[in-house]
Amino acid sequence: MNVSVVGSGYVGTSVAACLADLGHDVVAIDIDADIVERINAGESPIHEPGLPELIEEHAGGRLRATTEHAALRDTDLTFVAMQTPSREDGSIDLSVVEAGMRDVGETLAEKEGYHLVVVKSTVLPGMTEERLIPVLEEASGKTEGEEFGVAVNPEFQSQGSAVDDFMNPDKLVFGATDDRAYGLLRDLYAPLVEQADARAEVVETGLREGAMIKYANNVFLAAKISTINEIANVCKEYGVDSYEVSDAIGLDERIGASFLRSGAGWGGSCFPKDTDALRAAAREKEYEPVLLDAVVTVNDRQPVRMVDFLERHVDVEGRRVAVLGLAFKPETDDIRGSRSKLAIEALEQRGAQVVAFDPTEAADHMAEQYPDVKYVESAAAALDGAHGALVMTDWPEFAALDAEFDAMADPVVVDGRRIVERREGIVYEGLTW
Ligand SMILES: NC(=O)c1ccc[n+]([C@@H]2O[C@H](COP(=O)([O-])OP(=O)(O)OC[C@H]3O[C@@H](n4cnc5c(N)ncnc54)[C@H](O)[C@@H]3O)[C@@H](O)[C@H]2O)c1
Ligand SMILES: O=c1ccn([C@@H]2O[C@H](COP(=O)(O)OP(=O)(O)O[C@H]3O[C@H](CO)[C@@H](O)[C@H](O)[C@H]3O)[C@@H](O)[C@H]2O)c(=O)[nH]1
Repeated sequence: MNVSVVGSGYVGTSVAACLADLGHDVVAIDIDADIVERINAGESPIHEPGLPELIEEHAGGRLRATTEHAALRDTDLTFVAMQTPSREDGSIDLSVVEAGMRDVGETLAEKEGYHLVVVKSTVLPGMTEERLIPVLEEASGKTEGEEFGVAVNPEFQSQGSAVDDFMNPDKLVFGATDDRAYGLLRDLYAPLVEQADARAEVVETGLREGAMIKYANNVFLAAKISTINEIANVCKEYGVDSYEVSDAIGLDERIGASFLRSGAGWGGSCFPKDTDALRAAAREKEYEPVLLDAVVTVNDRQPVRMVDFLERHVDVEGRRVAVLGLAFKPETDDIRGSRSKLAIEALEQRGAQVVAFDPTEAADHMAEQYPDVKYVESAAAALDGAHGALVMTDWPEFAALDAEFDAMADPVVVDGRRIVERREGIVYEGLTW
């Protein structure tokens, strides 16, 4: 099929490259000329395992990029994968997607034949029908359900494993109202569903349900982590190893073993934003989301607890403290919602001199927001002379650190991800164990 993807960021680029790999002809459309240039040069614009290889293989062949929205006229189906950031009050800011939809609609005005617009961006129930379809209809002068269709097809890929998650999904959610829309999505994803070891269940549902499934999925996982963090915080008070507890309760199929790693908490571009958006949406309907509020409170306390534990051993005021890991998780350079930000803020408030390291470009992104932090080129350089270290991200290279701790002025290590080996010569503080 001929497919266009409008918005070539973390999601759009991996979706475009994976669809090309599945045999479709794909054009990625972005207003950022640098992204377009990089894709056309066969390079990945983001740090994502497996993606550079796919782009290198398909760029100039089944994958191309452009800044011209007109390119979508030559395709059967357009994914919309633009950002949906949070406003100050946590509610979702739909303005970028609305503006992008206007571009799509204006282009569709001059297209002959049926076209399907598929919302990949995470949007709340009702937003597609009440805000995006009207923009498309007005800009195109056409009627939804007749000359064009609209579906939601939320994306469940995680950063760091986006390619693998896209190629081996546990479910495909098609939210639509129109038989032609379901049919096109079935055809598009057929190579995934028909592959030998496919495990994907196809869920065909309505637009509102499709949108809500995405929020429910993310918010449930965030709540699962906050629940184990709360339990694990109590475990620490009683001298109980919370990881042994997690391993055991994970054996209960009703609980499941994944997402039970307690520690510094959840960050990222999605869990914080989607949890806030659902809380704000609930309040708009005058429903108080008390559990979801607590899920966030527990999460935001974890990095501050780490600084509290450090201060049980050293007074950080005026002292150098190492922060290891700035990306919100390993295998990405994304700092959105990173727990390291809250740790840095707490340290700076208490007068510490923060020295930070991350193996990716995450440090450059962080420097724009936290210019007073000193960013260094290795974990060893961060630890050298430090009066304490906070381990914020579970990068494998931090798990391999050993003699580097001996260069600390006070070898107090507060491990937010349980990856550092306890040993003589280190004052080790687990966050929840
Ligand atoms: N990041 C993830 O892992 C992930 C996973 C699942 C779902 N989502 C959801 O997918 C959506 C996109 O997220 P992201 O992380 O890829 O965002 P992103 O900010 O990385 O990418 C968005 C891209 O859209 C482009 N863009 C903006 N306006 C445009 C326009 N008018 N025309 C063409 N391009 C335009 C931007 O230049 C940018 O490159 C969000 O709703 C997010 O919640 C993200
Ligand atoms: O047991 C765990 C598991 C994860 N985390 C943290 O949770 C955050 C999110 O991790 P993860 O879910 O792996 O990363 P994301 O790339 O943000 O992926 C989530 O958000 C995406 C965007 O919506 C969804 O598509 C994915 O399904 C969903 O897992 C990270 O800070 C992790 O360190 C924990 O603290 N403990």
